[in-house]
Amino acid sequence: MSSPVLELRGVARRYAAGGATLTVLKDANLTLFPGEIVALVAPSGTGKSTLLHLAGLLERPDAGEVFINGTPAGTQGDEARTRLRRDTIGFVYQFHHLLPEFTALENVVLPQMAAGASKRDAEARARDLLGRFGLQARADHQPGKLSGGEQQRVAISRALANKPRLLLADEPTGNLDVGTSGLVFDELLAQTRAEGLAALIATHNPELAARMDRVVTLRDGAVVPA
Ligand SMILES: Nc1ncnc2c1ncn2[C@@H]1O[C@H](COP(=O)(O)OP(=O)(O)OP(=O)(O)O)[C@@H](O)[C@H]1O
Repeated sequence: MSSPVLELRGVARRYAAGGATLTVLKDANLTLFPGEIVALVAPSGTGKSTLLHLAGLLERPDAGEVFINGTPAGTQGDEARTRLRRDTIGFVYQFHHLLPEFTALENVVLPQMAAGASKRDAEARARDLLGRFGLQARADHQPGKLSGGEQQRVAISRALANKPRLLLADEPTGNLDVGTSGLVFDELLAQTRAEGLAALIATHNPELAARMDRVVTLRDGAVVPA
């Protein structure tokens, strides 16, 4: 059996909240194998974003360990963590966070060049990805000239650009109307499967969650089956 892409082992995260301590995650355990797409569905404020930030090495846990492809991230310095994140993990957020002054193509090219790809290879990969999302004719448009659904498709293309092994998405279609949300979500799942990625996707929408391989929730600071 192949080894996990992501493993959270006994992860805890606490925040200082006005003199008190808010324990968001207490003993969170989760394992994702290659190709596994997992939905995270839990009430607002229970720690979905916190869990995704920890899994994406954007924050460090107060206890426990996050393993990315078997590497214990807690033992890594900041530079090594940044490299691990850049080379292994793609992020999609509720709002696209595209660079407004660059075109759709450039938004997908830039992270690849930052990771060392040549301009030629990066552009070829970007055009391929944008094409898979039906955006061939939109590649030279800036985000402000694209619809919300198109912007989110560009953001997903950017997340896939560096061929990550793990996709983390926080309400990736939460900002779209119901019809567009379903379409973009289907495309996200199709391309995630086509690339063979593991994915952890937070959503409030049970219909979207049902399209994934497995659904988990958060209860008392732990990850449990939904
Ligand atoms: N940096 C922080 N400092 C203090 N408290 C925080 C911080 N980040 C999150 N929290 C608190 O931790 C709890 C969990 O937040 P989180 O954003 O992870 O929840 P969530 O499940 O993603 O919520 P939503 O569905 O509303 O986005 C909330 O009560 C929040 O106020």
